[in-house]
Amino acid sequence: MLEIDLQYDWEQFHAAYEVSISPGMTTLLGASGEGKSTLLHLLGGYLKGRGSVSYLGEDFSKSAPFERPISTLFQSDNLFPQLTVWQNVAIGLEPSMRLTDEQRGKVAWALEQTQLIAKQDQYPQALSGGQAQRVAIARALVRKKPILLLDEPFSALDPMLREEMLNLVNTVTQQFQLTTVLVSHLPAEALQVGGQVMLIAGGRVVAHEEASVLASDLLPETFSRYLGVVND
Ligand SMILES: Nc1ncnc2c1ncn2[C@@H]1O[C@H](COP(=O)(O)OP(=O)(O)OP(=O)(O)O)[C@@H](O)[C@H]1O
Repeated sequence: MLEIDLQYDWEQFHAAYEVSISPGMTTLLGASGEGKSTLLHLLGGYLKGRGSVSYLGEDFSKSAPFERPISTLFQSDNLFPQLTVWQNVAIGLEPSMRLTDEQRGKVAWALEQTQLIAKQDQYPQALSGGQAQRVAIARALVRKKPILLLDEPFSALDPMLREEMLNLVNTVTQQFQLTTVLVSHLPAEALQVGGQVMLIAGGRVVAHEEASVLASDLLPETFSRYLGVVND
């Protein structure tokens, strides 16, 4: 369980998140400027907040980003342009990229999982947006961190590719029992990946439900207001 009790004060925005997130997929929905990225940056350690955050009972609120049990995928700029696909994955295991045979095996495995073997000697410039994000997923896989944070990493991709990427994330989440938190502004994405859905408003978690409620007639009022639906 990922237990969050974190606060952060921007000049004109005061966020306070209190929630427990179970393993599997959780989609964070919320209108623009309501505090989704602030939460992800607090979790990743890129913003220094107050409070506590723990995974399996171990508090990591004082740890540096690289020491946290977390891999983060951003919207873009996840890759080093001067490194090949293979190197971009290998650096997730070992900053020097001098790998043992066993580590090389892990890189090959991650490239296979993400169907990138044929691209391993290419540089990021030669990749499509979807391929580049798959490299970032492969790197997250070799790092074997139990929490995966996704800050709208597929929003620039066309709908079919986005669906493909979400299925890949879903598969690796189930396969490796990850706790995956996906920021999205599309309720349909929450329905596609399943698991849980959380609504963020005014820097708070205002609803936390099974994702399937989004398709049900008994939509909680908080969600129906967000979705602009009248719930009779
Ligand atoms: N660099 C900043 N300086 C000052 N205030 C900020 C800064 N970044 C965010 N904020 C404040 O925090 C609020 C929440 O921002 P955040 O980026 O977390 O929202 P979001 O839900 O991720 O939005 P979006 O969907 O547009 O990315 C903003 O409305 C703004 O008031």
